Amino acid sequence: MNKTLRIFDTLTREKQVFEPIDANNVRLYVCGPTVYDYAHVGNARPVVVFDTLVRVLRHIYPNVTYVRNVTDVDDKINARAKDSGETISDITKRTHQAYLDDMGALNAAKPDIEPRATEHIAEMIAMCESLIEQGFAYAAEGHVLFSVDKFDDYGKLSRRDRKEMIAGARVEVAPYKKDPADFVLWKPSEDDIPGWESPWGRGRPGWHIECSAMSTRYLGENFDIHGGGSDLVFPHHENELAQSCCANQGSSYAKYWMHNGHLMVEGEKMSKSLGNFVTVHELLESWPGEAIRLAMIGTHYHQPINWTEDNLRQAKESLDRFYTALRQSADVTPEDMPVPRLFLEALCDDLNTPLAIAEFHNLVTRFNKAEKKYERAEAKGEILAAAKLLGILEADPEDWFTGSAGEDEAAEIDDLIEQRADAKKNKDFATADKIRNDLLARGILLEDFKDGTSWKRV
Ligand SMILES: Nc1ncnc2c1ncn2[C@@H]1O[C@H](COP(=O)(O)OP(=O)(O)OP(=O)(O)O)[C@@H](O)[C@H]1O
Ligand SMILES: [Zn+2]
Repeated sequence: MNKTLRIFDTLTREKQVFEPIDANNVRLYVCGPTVYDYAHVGNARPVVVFDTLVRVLRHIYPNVTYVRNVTDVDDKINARAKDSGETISDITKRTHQAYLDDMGALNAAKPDIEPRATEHIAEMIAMCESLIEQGFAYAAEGHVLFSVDKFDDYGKLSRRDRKEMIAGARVEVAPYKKDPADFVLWKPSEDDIPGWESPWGRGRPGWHIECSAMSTRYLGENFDIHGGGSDLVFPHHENELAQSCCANQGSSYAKYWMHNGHLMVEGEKMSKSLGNFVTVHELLESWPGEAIRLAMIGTHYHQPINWTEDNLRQAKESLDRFYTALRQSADVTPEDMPVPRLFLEALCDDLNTPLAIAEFHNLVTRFNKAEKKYERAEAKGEILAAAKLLGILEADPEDWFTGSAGEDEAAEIDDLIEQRADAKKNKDFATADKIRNDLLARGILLEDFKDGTSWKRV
């Protein structure tokens, strides 16, 4: 079967055939969260997109190393600690755990390595020193700055010209900068905020150097894919690329760059600073994580998503359909099946999840039409193999429909189902209908299958 993966590469602005540097160890780095608060659904988009990519990569290649950093030194964290009185380490530990819990609820697995910035300060200092030694950076007033003039390719990832880059840097030109476009690698820390001893005095790293230092540490000077949201292309990834290519001479850093489009609310990017966000944590109170995930991958990762409740409702309905099929096939042991061809081809074509989901619906239709036991077993096997790549159908089908019921309620409903079955047997259809309608009035729908009756909330 054709398992060629194609991905849209931001650097060349073209769809490329993915050819790993080492097919025995595919290496991927994705920029992770700054941990001081709950993640919003926009922040979850790169997590879900790259989790899906990793699932596809793991399907094709024997070994994948997925690194996602944790930014636990940042002025937003310092500000939060000052406002709330909670210690920095408590804030970062608590919010990082909440992040993992929330993303886990979206079936996004923990990456293989999650390096924390504060545990890699030595590597960052070493990279700054190397950049200074080679003439790509300079120290001034306790700062270390990268000299963008020294790197001819600066701007090649974001395709910006100098004027745009200066405007994009959005900073008052500090007196210690030789050139307004130069960016900070290291900065001094006042006594009351976190800082580390360095050749330039007590200070802390800039954000960009963090990812250059940690990706090199865990993935080497060259690795396969660097990912993140499209807002990171400039300046963050442009600067990472410059730092890494200059510090590690001869390296071209990431071979492919992948960026997800933004999740939008009424035409604007969902973001903390705009305040137009809803946290994953809040959403999970009303929606299953899989519905959030499916709603997200229902749009191709490159496109913006207009986030609406309607999207979520549709995703939930699709999942109800998928879980109904599984529920009705509790008696069928799935065959071990390969991932269906058309479904896999969709995912291999630059992660075309909307097409893959359409194919998935076709698999479920095929299953629903199958009559012979072996056909059903095969179709069920295909559904499960495909679901694994999308990261859905990880719940127990019974729990999916009835999970929110306590034991007492579940027992009561089972009892009523039995009474109804008895009534039907005795041709007492009035009683049977009354039981059904009373339950329906409580939002509980009975469904009769060949081998019995199940219920679900509606
Ligand atoms: N609306 C969004 N849609 C898709 N990805 C997003 C969105 N907002 C942030 N991201 C991604 O989430 C990750 C973390 O971003 P970051 O910590 O800068 O959050 P943020 O909400 O954008 O912050 P702010 O709102 O203050 O700009 C990055 O990979 C970023 O690209
Ligand atoms: Zn980064």
